[in-house]
Amino acid sequence: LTRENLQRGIWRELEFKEYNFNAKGQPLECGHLHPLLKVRQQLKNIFRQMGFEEMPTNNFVESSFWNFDALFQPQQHPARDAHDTFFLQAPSSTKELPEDYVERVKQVHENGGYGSKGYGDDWKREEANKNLLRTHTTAVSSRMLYLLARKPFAPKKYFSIDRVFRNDAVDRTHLAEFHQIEGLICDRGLTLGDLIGVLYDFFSRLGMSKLRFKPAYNPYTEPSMEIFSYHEGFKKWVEVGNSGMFRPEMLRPMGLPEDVRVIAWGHSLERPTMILILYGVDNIRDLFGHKVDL
Ligand SMILES: COC[C@@H]1[C@H](c2ccc(C#Cc3ccccc3)cc2)[C@@H]2CN(C(=O)Nc3ccc(OC4CC4)cc3)C[C@@H](O)[C@@H](O)CN12
Repeated sequence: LTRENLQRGIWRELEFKEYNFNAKGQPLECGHLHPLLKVRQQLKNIFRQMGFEEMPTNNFVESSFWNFDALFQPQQHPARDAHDTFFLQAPSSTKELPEDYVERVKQVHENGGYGSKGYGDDWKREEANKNLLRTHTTAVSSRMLYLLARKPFAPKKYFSIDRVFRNDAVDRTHLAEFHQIEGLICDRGLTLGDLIGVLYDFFSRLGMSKLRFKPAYNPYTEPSMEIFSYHEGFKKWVEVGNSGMFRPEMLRPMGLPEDVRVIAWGHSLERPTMILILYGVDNIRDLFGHKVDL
């Protein structure tokens, strides 16, 4: 069947086999889950085995209110600057916020309360209205805890794994976005010991049973701890995440009962993926770029 013969219409004399519509397609002999999605599935399984429910993270756009103010993060905090945060031009501001709750957040920022002195700054509503690309999935945690506070109290374990956006300088090891993992437990009378215990349980399921904790600072947790794990492969301690207890200035304005505590921790997906699966990839762009052969 040459091109010339075909053009001359020789195919009219040929006999073609009947189409067999029941034929199976050719088996695909290759195909890989993207490494990040593979590790994401592993982490989801671990959280589910530990009784955690997944939070709805299907909104990359968030208001500064839920991303910062509800977390008692001061409006002058450098992380809220356009150097670190992607603000939206359109729609530049959010319309609907729960007004009574916003009022309590304004109060706790300006005058404190619940034993706190507050920041004594004049808190601006237009600042809280600014839309942005969420800088952490802790914004989703604040939304979920607020919803929890509006029902008769029941303990909850939540987790989130999704993309977050930072206006960082992009280089070999930093992208403007990464996947954040966050776990939280909300219950009466939880202590730092419970947080340490759940971190041992969680990280041991990732093969990291030797942990160390270092005091740290987050605007929305007190106390806070950086988490380190001894990596047998590298024969050294690696930072594997951050954690803490959400502050009363965050939880009480939501309306959670006074004896309710929330312990939480977070880490990224890219770092464990680089270490767990690819064990040597040193350029994060290999994960987001072309397919990587496992
Ligand atoms: C802007 O960068 C932040 C990101 C990211 C991170 C850090 C903190 C949180 C958090 C939090 C938090 C704290 C309190 C309450 C709620 C959430 C989330 C992500 C990782 C957190 N880190 C990180 O993931 N490291 C890591 C995690 C797992 C791991 O597993 C391997 C199998 C052995 C290895 C390494 C630590 C560093 O990579 C750090 O340099 C980079 N961090």
